[in-house]
Amino acid sequence: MQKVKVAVLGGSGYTAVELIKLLLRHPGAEITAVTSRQAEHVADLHPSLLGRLDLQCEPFDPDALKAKGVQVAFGCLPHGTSMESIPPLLDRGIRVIDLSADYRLRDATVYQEWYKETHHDAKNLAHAVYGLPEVYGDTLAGARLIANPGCYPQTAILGLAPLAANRLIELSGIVIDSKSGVSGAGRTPKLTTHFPECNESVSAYSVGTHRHTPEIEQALGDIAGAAVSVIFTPHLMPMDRGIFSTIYATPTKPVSEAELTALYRGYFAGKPFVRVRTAPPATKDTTGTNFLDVCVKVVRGKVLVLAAEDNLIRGASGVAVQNFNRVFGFPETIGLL
Ligand SMILES: NC(=O)C1=CN([C@@H]2O[C@H](COP(=O)(O)OP(=O)(O)OC[C@H]3O[C@@H](n4cnc5c(N)ncnc54)[C@H](OP(=O)(O)O)[C@@H]3O)[C@@H](O)[C@H]2O)C=CC1
Ligand SMILES: CC(=O)N[C@@H](CCC(=O)OP(=O)(O)O)C(=O)O
Repeated sequence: MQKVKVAVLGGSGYTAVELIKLLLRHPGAEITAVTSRQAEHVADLHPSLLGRLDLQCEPFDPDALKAKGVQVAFGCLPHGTSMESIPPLLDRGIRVIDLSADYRLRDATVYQEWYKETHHDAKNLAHAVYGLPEVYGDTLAGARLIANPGCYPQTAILGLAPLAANRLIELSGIVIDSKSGVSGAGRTPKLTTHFPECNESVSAYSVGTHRHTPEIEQALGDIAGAAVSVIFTPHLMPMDRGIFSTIYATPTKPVSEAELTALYRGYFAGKPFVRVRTAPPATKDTTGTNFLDVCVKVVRGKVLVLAAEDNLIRGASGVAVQNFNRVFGFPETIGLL
């Protein structure tokens, strides 16, 4: 199999190390460069890579990456930083799969409103493709810039997609109650993620203001073909990894659980990473995998969707590899099962 030369940007972070581990098992990928602000060996940044990848991190230099023959760069950088790094790569013909939020929202003014930052790269925003393969799969082959979806949004978008596509729920006032493990906040230390602050504690944050709200609404709006509004509340859980979302919606007509489960099975047929279950999933069922598990229930006239995933794999690095497979024409599951 012809190997694609890849670079990983932001080498010291959590999504970067997960991505490196997935790419090391991928027969169609060759890790050619890992960039970092730290001039360290990758195994010094991540001891779990000891004996698995013998590579010195290098500073971010688009010309050097081009000279090494890099064909695609995975951006594992914070938002804001991403949109500074990505244009020079695209200018040099290097494709990008961006794990940050910088190219997810089509409208730069919506980005500005929710991220409180000006978007500086309208040119590339215009051709970026939202990398949720189960919904936008047809647009991914050959894409130059893929905006990998957010971790929380995937549980909400995929969890509601069959209902939105068939207009079986009211499209305003959908309630999405989500919980995340602490690795969702990245490796850079912060007070809120300091062990004594978050251990043995559950807290809600960014209530009514979380930046994943417009991302969820944009994708569900595409699926439904009409405007969608959600109330999204994230919570920090005292666990390393995993996301669990409980979603409440009002059906537009009487529906049974059996009908909805059959609808979900049909919608996700041929989509290998979404597992439709009849019992509520747990985050542990998905840990270390690219699976997103979903279960739909009817309770007292409301539709409840329960969805779980691993934030670092399905929520970030795994779906990035799924997108890589789509872009380069590899089977969708390669390197991921
Ligand atoms: N964690 C998660 O569950 C998910 C994360 N994402 C997104 O993926 C991206 C990477 O996330 P994650 O790996 O968790 O983040 P981390 O904080 O763990 O890593 C980000 C890395 O980016 C590099 N970096 C470069 N410039 C800066 C800068 N100015 N400030 C801080 N770091 C910088 C650093 O690497 P170095 O020091 O080596 O240069 C840093 O380790 C983010 O955009 C995040 O929002 C998306 C979905 C899920
Ligand atoms: C627990 C925690 O802090 N989670 C992060 C998840 C964000 C993330 O991963 O960002 P993107 O998916 O948008 O890139 C947060 O709420 O900001």
